[in-house]
Amino acid sequence: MAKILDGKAVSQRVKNALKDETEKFVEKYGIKPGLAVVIVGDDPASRVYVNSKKKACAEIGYYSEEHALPESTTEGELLSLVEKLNGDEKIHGILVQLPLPKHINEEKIINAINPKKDVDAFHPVNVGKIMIGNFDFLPCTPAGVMELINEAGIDLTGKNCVVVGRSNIVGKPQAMLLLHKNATVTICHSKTKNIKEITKNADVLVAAVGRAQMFDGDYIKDGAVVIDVGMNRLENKKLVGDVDFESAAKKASCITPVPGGVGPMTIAMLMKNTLTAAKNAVLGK
Ligand SMILES: Nc1nc(=O)c2c([nH]1)NC[C@@H]1CN(c3ccc(C(=O)N[C@@H](CCC(=O)O)C(=O)O)cc3)C=[N+]21
Repeated sequence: MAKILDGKAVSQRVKNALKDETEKFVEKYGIKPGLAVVIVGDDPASRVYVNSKKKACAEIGYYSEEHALPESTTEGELLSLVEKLNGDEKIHGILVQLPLPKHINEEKIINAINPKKDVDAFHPVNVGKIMIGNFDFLPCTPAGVMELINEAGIDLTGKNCVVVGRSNIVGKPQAMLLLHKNATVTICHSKTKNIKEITKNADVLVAAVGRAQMFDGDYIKDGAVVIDVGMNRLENKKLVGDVDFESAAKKASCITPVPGGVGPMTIAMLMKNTLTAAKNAVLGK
């Protein structure tokens, strides 16, 4: 039976360490790291994530602000808020919860965030820095995955890593982070032929497609590390990943559960980026 990579436990350790560091930061500089979370509309799932971000800020000792705007907010209004937060000294990190309503151009909003406050690492400047390998922030979900792999004591050098999914938020940056650790990386997506033949050779599989329980044991190599980034709500309200946990766990050496795997790590990495942003701000970096 596979070892479970417990994202809840690892994220708690990360947050505890950040709490200690934050105490020292506050003592030294007399200010708290500050995060602004912006949410437009009232998607219940988004609501849940925003609440966990606020809770994590309180737990670690950050200042946090929530800006909950109505669905009818215009692009111009949202841009004005971003500009205001860019210029606000109390705020070191800005997170605009995605997805945004259809009438707002997401790219425009992301481009308006000061890259130094872009704790999601979605701004093109930060995306470019990640590709070069010289970065301030890592994107939260891929960074959380790397932290779990690291925690499991896995050396990625020369390993066959397969990322399924090519989103700008997860798949593409994930592949880059694995590459930085000297893995041989394959990216699969909806147009890939014979996905199963490819994943069956993966020493490490990262599933990020958004299809409930697609990857059963038949997709998994014996002894593989299986990381499930999926978050799918079934009709019975149960939250499941992209991996069929039961059957995949029979083949894997290590596997992340959903919930309690990558999700909590995403939030811990957001908190890490917020402290980094605050440190850079006080150092004038
Ligand atoms: N600008 C932006 N940045 C994001 O980082 C961002 C975003 N927009 N939009 C939505 C997604 C999703 N996301 C999650 C964070 C934590 C959990 C999490 O903690 N999940 C719990 C379960 C939560 C539940 O029960 O619903 C777990 O997996 O154990 C999940 C999903 C961040 N996102």
